[in-house]
Amino acid sequence: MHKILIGTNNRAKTKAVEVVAGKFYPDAIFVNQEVSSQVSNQPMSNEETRQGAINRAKRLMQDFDGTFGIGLEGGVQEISDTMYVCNWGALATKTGEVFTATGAGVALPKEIADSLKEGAELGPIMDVYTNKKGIRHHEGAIGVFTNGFVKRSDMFEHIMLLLIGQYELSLKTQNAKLDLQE
Ligand SMILES: O=P(O)(O)OP(=O)(O)OP(=O)(O)OC[C@H]1O[C@@H](n2cnc3c(O)ncnc32)[C@H](O)[C@@H]1O
Ligand SMILES: [Mg+2]
Repeated sequence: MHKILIGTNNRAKTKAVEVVAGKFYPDAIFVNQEVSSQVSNQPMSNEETRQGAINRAKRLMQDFDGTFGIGLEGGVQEISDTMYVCNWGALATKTGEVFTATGAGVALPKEIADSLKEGAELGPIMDVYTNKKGIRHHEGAIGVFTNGFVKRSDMFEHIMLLLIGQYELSLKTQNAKLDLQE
């Protein structure tokens, strides 16, 4: 049986983990544990966002018991005067392995980029921009700026496939090595 630790209570992230992991491991149980990312509340680079995902996943495996821990982190990064959302995921195992993957990015309007540079967080900015509450739990900025075509949970689902794919491949490789030794 798989016990899968999720390092957040965010609903878009949780949905993505449950949908994808639930497909591969129908008997899985999911446990949400809010853990610190140990990076800024609003990561401003690919590096920082990736580190936040890794920190969450590792922290889960240090503090709790599970088959693996999933850290998902959202951030932004500026490339040639355009601010993009960036997203990372990490899967940490009991044995200390950490798999990482990045997700889709989409450009943000200049006024949002300016607010971010002034120190505001994307979550609250998006709520003001859309006049809705909790966008970060639902379609997210990526949904708002893609006409709803790719929602935040869809994007994290893709990251989850990338993570579980790498994890399953590593298990296969380990099993193949064991077979050779026998
Ligand atoms: O509870 P946690 O897991 O921390 O979930 P979160 O929504 O705060 O997500 P992150 O910490 O990973 O993201 C960092 C910040 O960027 C915001 N953010 C990132 N991607 C977003 C998106 O697609 N839509 C709205 N806000 C987003 C988010 O609300 C935070 O203010
Ligand atoms: Mg957060």
